[in-house]
Amino acid sequence: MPRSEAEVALLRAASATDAKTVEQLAAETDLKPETVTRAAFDLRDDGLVAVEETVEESATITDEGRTYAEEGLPEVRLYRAALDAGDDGDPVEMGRVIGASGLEGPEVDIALSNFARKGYGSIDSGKLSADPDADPDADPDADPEAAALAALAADESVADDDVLSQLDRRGLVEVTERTVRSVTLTDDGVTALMEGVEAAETADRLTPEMLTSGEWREAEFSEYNVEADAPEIEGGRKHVLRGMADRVKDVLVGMGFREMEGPHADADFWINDCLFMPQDHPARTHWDRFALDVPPVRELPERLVDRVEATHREGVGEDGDGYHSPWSEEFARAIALRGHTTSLTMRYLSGYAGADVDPPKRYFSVEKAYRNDTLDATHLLEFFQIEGWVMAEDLSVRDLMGTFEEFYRQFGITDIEFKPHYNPYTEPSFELFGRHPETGEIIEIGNSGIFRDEVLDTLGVDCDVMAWGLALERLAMLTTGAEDIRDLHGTLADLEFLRNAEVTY
Ligand SMILES: N[C@@H](Cc1ccccc1)C(=O)O
Repeated sequence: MPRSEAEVALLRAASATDAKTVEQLAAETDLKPETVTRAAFDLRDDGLVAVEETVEESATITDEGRTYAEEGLPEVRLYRAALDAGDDGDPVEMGRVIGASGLEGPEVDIALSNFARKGYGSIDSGKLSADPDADPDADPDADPEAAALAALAADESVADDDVLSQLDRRGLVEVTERTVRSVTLTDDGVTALMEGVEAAETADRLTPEMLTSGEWREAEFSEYNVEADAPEIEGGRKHVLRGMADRVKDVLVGMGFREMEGPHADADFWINDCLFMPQDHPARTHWDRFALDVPPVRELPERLVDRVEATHREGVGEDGDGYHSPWSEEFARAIALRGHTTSLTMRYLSGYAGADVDPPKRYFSVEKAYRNDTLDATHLLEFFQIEGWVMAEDLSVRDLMGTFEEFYRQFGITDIEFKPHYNPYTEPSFELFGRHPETGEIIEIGNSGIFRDEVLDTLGVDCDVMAWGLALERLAMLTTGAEDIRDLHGTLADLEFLRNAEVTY
């Protein structure tokens, strides 16, 4: 029977007496390992070779492991310091030994626990004694973990599985498993070789060239082998945050909301003034705000600008009170990147966006907002805000809480917490919190409230409006278990995480 070229090459390279690994055979035949594997499986199915599989563990040293390979394991350093300080085994004050060892921060705990585990001595009422004779297996001068780290640091392999798994547990090495396949010729294989095997050229794919030339008519195609190792292909995929945003939009549309849209760079008028945010509010200073060096906005609804100014100066209603501080139209017209998407809510509620706003109405957006925050595990300079509002007669805090409960339940989150809060534009206001599934920490996930008369009367809305801004990234942290927002996007994004994370709901 004609065999593929790879199979013939493999039969010739394989031996009946020495098992050869797929990698060795690939090198000898100049074929790719996956081609050799596939050929080996096909030959095995016809009884011409035997394929033996073993799982091989290989270890690579981590950064922490490398540090210890250079500076010594913390427990060994502690032991030496104790020996020096205590005249070969006398108990010494723990603080003194630690000081002399030069160990710092978390290394101290690491040293103490491993010192005890390895029986390098004892710790008793604040004193530490190095006792190399206590345990016959304890020998800091020939510590097997230190020896293994040194070998790995020098790119040598380590055979002792127990030591490797201990180092793995300590996070000093990373152990990965892979399947090693070795091939030997069977008796039938030897016979076939002696009788002479014939190579038929088989095609492993149909190409446009084969189609145009008509060559496909004669071609012999290799069979599929679903067991063959194939190279890993990492295709493009939707980013977790995009997946999350799409899902949020679906959920909100399902809850009867319509989507708002509007500019990322906007007049401070829409971003802040309409919201009764005093012009000297800290969020409006150059510390927090990304001002743009562009000419101010010319088009603003004149009557609304006048009403907003009046509200800032005098407040609204009989007992109303304003800020009694300067209000500058020039500042209101200055353009900045929006620090929240509540600018869209203002455009819509005022009627300026052109949408019909007779109650009842529900609107949302899932759009970017920009803040000059300090980057950390829960803050980025830009983030997606899930903005939303409901306009109806007689809304209460129960409606607000119920809406959030319903919304978050769609993502499997049933334990949100509320904390009273202050916003210049809502009363009452609530911050929302959720529990991180991995760390158990309570993290802030949003801000909300019922708009004050200073906002609604000024905009000309004469019923209740409850509204919120929720952080999409925080929601993604809760649903994917990501612990650092910087893993999700930005220059430090964790590609491995992005490749594998799933948007679950
Ligand atoms: N703008 C608020 C969220 C919010 C919107 C609407 C009403 C109340 C709160 C924020 O960014 O935190």
